[in-house]
Amino acid sequence: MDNIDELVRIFQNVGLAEKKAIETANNKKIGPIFSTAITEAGLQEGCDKTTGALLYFLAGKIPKDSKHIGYIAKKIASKDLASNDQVQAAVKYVADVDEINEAKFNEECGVGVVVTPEEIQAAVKNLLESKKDELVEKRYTFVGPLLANLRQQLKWANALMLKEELEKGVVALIGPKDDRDDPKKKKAKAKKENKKQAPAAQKKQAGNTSKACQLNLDFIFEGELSKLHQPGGNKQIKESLMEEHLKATGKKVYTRFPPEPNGFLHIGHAKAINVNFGYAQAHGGVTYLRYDDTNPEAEEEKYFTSILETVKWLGFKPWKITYSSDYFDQLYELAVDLVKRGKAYVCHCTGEEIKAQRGGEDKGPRYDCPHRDRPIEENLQEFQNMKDGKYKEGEATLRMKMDMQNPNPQFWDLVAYRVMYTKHYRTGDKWCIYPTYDFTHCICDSIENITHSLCTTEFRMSRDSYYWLVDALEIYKPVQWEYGRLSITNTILSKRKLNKLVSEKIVNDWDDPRLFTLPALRRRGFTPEAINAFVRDVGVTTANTIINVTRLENYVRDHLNDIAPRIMTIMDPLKVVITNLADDFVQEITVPNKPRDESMGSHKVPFTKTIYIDRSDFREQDDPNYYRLAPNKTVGLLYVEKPITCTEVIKDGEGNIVEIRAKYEDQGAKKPKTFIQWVADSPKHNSPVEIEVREYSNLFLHENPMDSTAVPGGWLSDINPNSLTVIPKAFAEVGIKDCKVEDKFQFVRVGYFCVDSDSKLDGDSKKIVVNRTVSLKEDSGKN
Ligand SMILES: Nc1ncnc2c1ncn2[C@@H]1O[C@H](COP(=O)(O)OP(=O)(O)OP(=O)(O)O)[C@@H](O)[C@H]1O
Ligand SMILES: NC(=O)CC[C@H](N)C(=O)O
Repeated sequence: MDNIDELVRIFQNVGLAEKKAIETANNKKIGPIFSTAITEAGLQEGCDKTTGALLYFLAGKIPKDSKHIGYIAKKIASKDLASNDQVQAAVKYVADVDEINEAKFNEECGVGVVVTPEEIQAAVKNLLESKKDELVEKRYTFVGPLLANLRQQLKWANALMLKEELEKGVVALIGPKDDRDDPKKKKAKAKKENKKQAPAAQKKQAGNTSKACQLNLDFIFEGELSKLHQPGGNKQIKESLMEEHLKATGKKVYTRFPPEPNGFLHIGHAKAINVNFGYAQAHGGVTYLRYDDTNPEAEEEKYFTSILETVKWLGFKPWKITYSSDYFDQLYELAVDLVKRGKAYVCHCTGEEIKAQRGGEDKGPRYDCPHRDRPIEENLQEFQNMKDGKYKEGEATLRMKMDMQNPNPQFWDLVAYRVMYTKHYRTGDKWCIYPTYDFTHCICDSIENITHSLCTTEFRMSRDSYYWLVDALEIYKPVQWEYGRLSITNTILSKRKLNKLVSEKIVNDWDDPRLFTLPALRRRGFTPEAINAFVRDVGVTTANTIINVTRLENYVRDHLNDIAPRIMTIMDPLKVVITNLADDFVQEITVPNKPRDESMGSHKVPFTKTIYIDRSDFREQDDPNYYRLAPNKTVGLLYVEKPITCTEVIKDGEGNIVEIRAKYEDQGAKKPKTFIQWVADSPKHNSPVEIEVREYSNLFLHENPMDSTAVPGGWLSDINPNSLTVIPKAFAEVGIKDCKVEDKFQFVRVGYFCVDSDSKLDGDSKKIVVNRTVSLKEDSGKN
């Protein structure tokens, strides 16, 4: 007890508040280290708060059995180490050495390096000058990357001073923060403006400047992702490895996006792409696109092509495009090296036997493979035999001598090479042995000098084997960090399952718009901006996230609201003859491409005696709350000067309404309560344009088709039989006639649509097919 009281007293002397001092004195981990540090620094009777805080920081960072605690504590007391960054560097330095070399220590920790306020000012000025345009465009979202850049340039500068100077410069250039810099306010404003929009687009509208889906890199500077190491901060088995690495990279961040070319990319990959490219971009680094092509059985050319096209479509440009297979020779040499080091052996167990050796909770204890202790020479010969085709598939594998005692199920004697007589898309028949993911991935990362190997959490358990292998080979060791997979409700994303949907013809192909592959979303009309903004806003944490599909739809709806020209279409046509107009009456009507935004322009449509309206906009039984067309009722036609009033309903022999007769209220009538869309029936003016409309709903009935409680029959039993509705003959106004594939429109009062690649847009037998991207959230024109 006395001892604790004494510790509390000392801790308070160096600046800890009483509560914190008591807490620390009782903390078995930090308490003793903190006490040692204070004693070694000779500061039991007190010091200034900054020194105390640095000692406390040291206590939280250094292992308790380090013999260098005193050395660093003294350096803190003498003010040689004056910032957390310096203490952190010191902890890192001493972790790697037995004896401290003072000169080297000082160099590594920036001892004596004084960064003057003038130097800081100059660096900020230069940076702002060179990045001015980007800053003006991205505003305050760009401050994070700028600060990261400065901190890399002036590693030992006072961080606070750096930040303050930068902020001063930013305000001088772009002014203080305003609504544009507050995402919540920006969204709220956009919402308010949408609400204000009149039910019919008839009203005069002011300019709309809101831009949905503006991208920023904030997500990189939030949460765990913001805490990853800086280049040079990852410990190596040999110091020279880091020196070579930094020389090769120029201290830049290197990341990679490594898809297996066994299918099309999906929305989950959009997250991976944004994380990897975004992380590098935010830190001034570069990103590889690396095809992870070690499984020739599943790989096809169309996948390679589609992956690159998709990455580019999303707006990312790989620094270099590589293939794991580029390194097959090197990988093989390293495998031989591993055997020579006594760390790999050739095994002849069957797959089943190998699995059994791993053991596991319900599978019994782990046990060694009988081939584990073969002599090195024999292993070398056998590996050569594998390579020379002397074994059939399944008869031999090369296994790494990892750890048969470790409880980690992904860290044991993993297979490095297997025999496979499959022609490789790139290397042809050259190899009959192929390296596994566990052998390949970390080595390729190492060869490419990747600083941050970012992947999803199912690889968390593979970290041990990743680090083991590069250390065993004494090659540069990147850092692996994992984030949660992204999933979307009412769909599945795994490429293997997508493949099944395609091969069983449940969907038409990988780009069937009901899927959430990126080519499918593209075809359906989703924009890269909306997809990128969505995955960034979802954020990057270690938790797997299942996001409701409606959230993704809201992003695309917002974006299309900004960019899609409006045209009028009729899904279920009902003919209206306006009896008081002449047979040859025609008036050119101007339709704004986007109400309230003149910059989007307008187009012209003919208004004639016969028009079509949507059957759903007419009701024979009127009621006082109904404002569209009904017998003797008046309704406005969008963009037409005067409204029409229904005067007669014509039916066929079976009582179906086939035509409406109406009167054009050119002599002035009461103002209509609502306006409906219409399309002229005038072959002379090429109106209407016939279109095929495809509407989609969820492909799976349940939110999580993989949930065996909700879906006991398995995910394939959960297919929604009504996921596709085709309207073979809808009518559009002439504004659509020159469309191209992928053009996007808002069909006024209906939804957002995109021209599909099944359309035939040239030649005589022209056919326009459109996909409904999303419906309009609110059918604000109705009622
Ligand atoms: N749903 C997802 N969310 C986030 N990242 C993902 C998702 N799926 C794959 N990734 C990441 O994308 C990168 C490329 O993955 P790869 O194409 O090899 O996918 P995969 O894991 O085999 O995908 P799938 O299981 O869907 O077939 C990897 O780093 C992987 O971790
Ligand atoms: N580490 C990773 O990113 C894994 C990528 C690898 N292509 C896979 O199998 O998913």
